[in-house]
Amino acid sequence: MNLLKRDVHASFNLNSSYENSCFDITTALSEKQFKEQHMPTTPSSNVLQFGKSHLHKDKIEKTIDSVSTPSRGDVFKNPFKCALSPIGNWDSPNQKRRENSVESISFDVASSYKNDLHPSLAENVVSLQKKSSNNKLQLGSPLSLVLQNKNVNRALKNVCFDSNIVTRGSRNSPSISSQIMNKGITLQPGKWRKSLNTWRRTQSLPSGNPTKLNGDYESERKVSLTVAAHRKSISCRKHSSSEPTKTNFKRQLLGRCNQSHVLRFESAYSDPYLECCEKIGEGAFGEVFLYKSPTQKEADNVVLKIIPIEGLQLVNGEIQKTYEQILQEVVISMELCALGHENRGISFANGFVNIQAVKCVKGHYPAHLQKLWEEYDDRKESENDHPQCFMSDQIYVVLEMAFSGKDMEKFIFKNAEQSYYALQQIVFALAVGEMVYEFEHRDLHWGNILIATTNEKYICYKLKNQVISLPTKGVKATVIDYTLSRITYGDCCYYNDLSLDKDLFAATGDYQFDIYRMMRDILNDKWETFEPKTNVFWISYIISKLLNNVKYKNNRTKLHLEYIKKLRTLESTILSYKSCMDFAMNLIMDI
Ligand SMILES: Nc1ncnc2c1ncn2[C@@H]1O[C@H](COP(=O)(O)OP(=O)(O)OP(=O)(O)O)[C@@H](O)[C@H]1O
Repeated sequence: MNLLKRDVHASFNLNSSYENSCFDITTALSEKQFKEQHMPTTPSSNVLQFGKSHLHKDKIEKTIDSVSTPSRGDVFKNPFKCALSPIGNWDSPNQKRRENSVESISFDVASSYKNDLHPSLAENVVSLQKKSSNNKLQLGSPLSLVLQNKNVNRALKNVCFDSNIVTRGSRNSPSISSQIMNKGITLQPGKWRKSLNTWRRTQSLPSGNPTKLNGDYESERKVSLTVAAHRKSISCRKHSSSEPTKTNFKRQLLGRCNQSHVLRFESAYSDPYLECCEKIGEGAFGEVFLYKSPTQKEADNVVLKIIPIEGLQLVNGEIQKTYEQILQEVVISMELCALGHENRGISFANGFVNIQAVKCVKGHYPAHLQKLWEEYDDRKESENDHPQCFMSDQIYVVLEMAFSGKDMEKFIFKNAEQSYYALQQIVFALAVGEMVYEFEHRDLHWGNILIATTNEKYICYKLKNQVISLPTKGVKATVIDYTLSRITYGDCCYYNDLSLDKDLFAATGDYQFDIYRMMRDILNDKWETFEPKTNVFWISYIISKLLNNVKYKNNRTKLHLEYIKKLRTLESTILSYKSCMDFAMNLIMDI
């Protein structure tokens, strides 16, 4: 089936699952044949529109809860950036678009809006058809909006629209292109939380009552937000001295920060310091800035991940983390980082991000960081809320880290030999984490693995007193983002209880989303449990990314093909291992 699947046009292979495919794989159609059979010449209400193509939506209904097979990225010459979705970044050969060019977005007849025209939308509309005189979008009519390309994402995230709409994402805004399905949630691979929030923001309005959000969804969402607010992240043995109270969590956090009280933002970070920063990334929970040291030494640069906590206001569609929930991330980050110290006993590994300091601060978001946020938004279209939304009593935790390179998703490997050794680095790091802390990452998608080039020839690990010297082949891999991770530390288990996070388990669109279901099944939905097989699941996902999706500079050399073959062998055996430790022991024999 995998072989046959390679011949299915990526663009129409809406879900990577064979069983979810709406096509008869055995009679895979050419694109031309498909268009003739499935695309009407005139759009109708039953047609999902994007760009100039139309697909019948009944052709793309699908089921969930199945295991996907990752599709081969090299089948077509990347007609869509995301191999799994037709709604991704498509650069048609005949339709050259420039950044900031005018882009047309069509909505189907069932479209309806909750709000008045949002100011940011109104600002950017070049032409709007079917707009009523009171400046409200007319409900139940076909709409055609023409927006400045770069503002599409920002504008659309402020409106609620119908579940039957599919919007075409602009070049730089893949996640707005998440598909909205009746029976499942198709998310963009990688940073799922942002993609999921985009989906939530676009939840359906019932056609009979277009002024009100879908009641069922709204109440479900309220429940899930309440759950998130009370989500357990730390579970201690009965006799533990650390009684789980909010005051205690705050005290423990301040202890980790080496602070006796919460500092004012401006006293922890002066204006001249912030003026040396630039925004380099964002997650659902935090904005990420890089402080570039005036010494011009790379080692003096600092990455600042700023996470608002304890406030009542939703940020990027999420409830802010509590002291307890951020403590989970802080403890895990600091303990894993400490595994990198070579003199620390029988095990060490430095594949975990280097945490240099943690600070707890309070106040308005500094004006200069707001400016940097806006510059980033102009350049890359932020999916996050503008930080001007924070009040003067907002509390933040700032993680100060070493700069660790580019997301694997964006990194260009020299060849598969290099990616094969990067994979081994991740396996050894996870194996040491399992050994020392019963660590499971639980969200190791390719946005959470950073890759940097290095001049070091070897990288050392110590596993069960055995020193392993692994060739780097010029790259260093670092694991980040422990939001969903789990460790046992002291008398307590630090984890993230996902048992009520229904939306995540309904997601499809990439092998990544099967992994969450596979984890839930093996853990029996008991997220405190230590089950290192979850790390093996993520390694299996990474292997599939290395084979099918990452970019290679030299992909025709003998060396590349030799290592692709090795990766394929791993792909077929990886799920037989019990843990990364088990897998690492096997790899040691080959080193
Ligand atoms: N140490 C680092 N070095 C370089 N870039 C980093 C570093 N830490 C974070 N980043 C960048 O910032 C982005 C967001 O960081 P991170 O994944 O930690 O945020 P998050 O809010 O936890 O994300 P999520 O939405 O997955 O919960 C990363 O994808 C990466 O591009």
